[in-house]
Amino acid sequence: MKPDIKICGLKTPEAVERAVAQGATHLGFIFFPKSPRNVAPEVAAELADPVRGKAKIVAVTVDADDDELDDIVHLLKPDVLQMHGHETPERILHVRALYGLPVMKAFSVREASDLDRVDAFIGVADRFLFDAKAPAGSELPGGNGVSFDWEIMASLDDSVDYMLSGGLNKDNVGLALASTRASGIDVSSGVESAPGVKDLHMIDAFFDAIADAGSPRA
Ligand SMILES: O=C(O)c1ccccc1N[C@@H]1O[C@H](COP(=O)(O)O)[C@@H](O)[C@H]1O
Repeated sequence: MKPDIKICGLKTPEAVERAVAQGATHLGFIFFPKSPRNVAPEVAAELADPVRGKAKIVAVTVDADDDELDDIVHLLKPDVLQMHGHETPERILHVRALYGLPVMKAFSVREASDLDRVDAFIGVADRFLFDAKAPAGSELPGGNGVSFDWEIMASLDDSVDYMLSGGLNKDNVGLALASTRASGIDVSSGVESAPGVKDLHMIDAFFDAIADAGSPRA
């Protein structure tokens, strides 16, 4: 089965076009002011509009309140809300009911016990995303370009549909797909030449690596 491929932290039309041309199934826009990938909802909408329907538009938020989500949802009109903070199951149920949009809940993983929190979100979140825990001193909950031990994912309940992220790049994405049952992968720093600067050749190389690993493009 082809994995979903999410290119996250897009800020330019060129990178959006290249991701879609290469077969990205999901395009992520970051709404977190401390991130070098942060964009205003109006800017994200301009970037997303030309490719709407070709890939799912994902709004990445971190502990956003209703006012912030209202702006993002009304201006960007995302297909999916990614919640990458400390959102509770109750908060996710509230957001799903408010907007009628699927929610992908992100979890930070360093050790097996980090998966203990997942159970409370089964039947609540529409999809799960497992990312590495932020390194000490980082102000970002994601987008740090660090991986975690993927063997931990073997202990996850089989019913949980998830995307894998954290430090993926052209050199390790094949192994990531082969060694987990992730139905999708998510990359940000691994296709950047500098924080927040997507590199079109690195996007190409990432998709080439997925194809070489035996997972054809979407
Ligand atoms: O990318 C960011 O800056 C970011 C900021 C706040 C929350 C999430 C963010 N990105 C997410 O981080 C992972 C992967 O990042 P990387 O490939 O290790 O750089 C991915 O889930 C992004 O959606």
